[in-house]
Amino acid sequence: MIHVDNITFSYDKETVLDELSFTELEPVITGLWGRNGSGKTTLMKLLAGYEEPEHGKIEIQGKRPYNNAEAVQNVCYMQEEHPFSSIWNVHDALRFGKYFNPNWDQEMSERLLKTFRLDRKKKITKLSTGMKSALQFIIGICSNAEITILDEPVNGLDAGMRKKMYKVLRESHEENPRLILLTSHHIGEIQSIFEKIIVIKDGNIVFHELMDETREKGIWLSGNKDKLEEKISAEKILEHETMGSTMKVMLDAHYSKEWKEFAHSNGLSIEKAELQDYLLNMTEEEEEMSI
Ligand SMILES: Nc1ncnc2c1ncn2[C@@H]1O[C@H](COP(=O)(O)OP(=O)(O)OP(=O)(O)O)[C@@H](O)[C@H]1O
Repeated sequence: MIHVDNITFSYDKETVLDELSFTELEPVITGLWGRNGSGKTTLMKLLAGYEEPEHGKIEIQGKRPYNNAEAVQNVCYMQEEHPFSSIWNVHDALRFGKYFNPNWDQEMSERLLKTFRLDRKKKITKLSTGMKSALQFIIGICSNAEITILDEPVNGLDAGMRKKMYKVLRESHEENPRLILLTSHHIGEIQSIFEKIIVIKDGNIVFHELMDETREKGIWLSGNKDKLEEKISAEKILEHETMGSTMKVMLDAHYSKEWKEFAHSNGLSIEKAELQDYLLNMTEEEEEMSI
């Protein structure tokens, strides 16, 4: 489906993507996660054929997407602030969705307008941030495109609307499995719908793996500082706190039976780190991580 081979991309002289590679051949919901400015939107633009890599190669269903209508006919990319015409209303935007997407699901678009309480006649410039996100999401999900790319689809949506969106995403994907690549800063709640995750840092991929794998990563160990330091000297420490003679460290390790037994036998306490904290630490600048 998607092959990205060693691509580099810069704006002016600033390198934003640096020899980045990944391949995704399965029709899975994949989260693209990274800090602000890490290059997520730039990568999505390249995948959708809006920009061309300086070096390296992108192939979507075996074809290069840049300036290639045939290659992107089965790609639907909804940007965070999608540039709709300023004179359009909601109805016009849906007609645009239908026109450009051969697998468009009209019945679902009608239904979702009601779910997200969108008025067809309302001008897009008059929509709130959340309502505009909902409209973009409706177009993205109803496109049924083999590769659907959604940049921050939950931006501005309240908790109730976000919950509805996750349900629609899950059900639609179950009915019609396709590659849905999406970004969100609400990683704690949205991760439950991801089957895979790509984590990007400074324009490169930190890891691309099954979400079930990522969910097991990151452990907190705490106990006597001297004992703990001695026991974990060979481990990758992501975060640490010291309170008197007690120390607490987050390790880049799995919350495994082995680690639980290790903690037990050394009089240490162990707990699973929150996913968001683990990812934040994995994308932290190096000098901030060392003890
Ligand atoms: N059109 C542009 N011209 C110049 N620099 C740009 C442009 N678009 C993005 N950048 C820069 O490229 C880098 C990556 O931006 P990008 O939008 O891809 O990041 P992002 O991961 O999507 O960030 P965010 O989470 O904040 O949306 C940033 O340093 C940004 O300032």
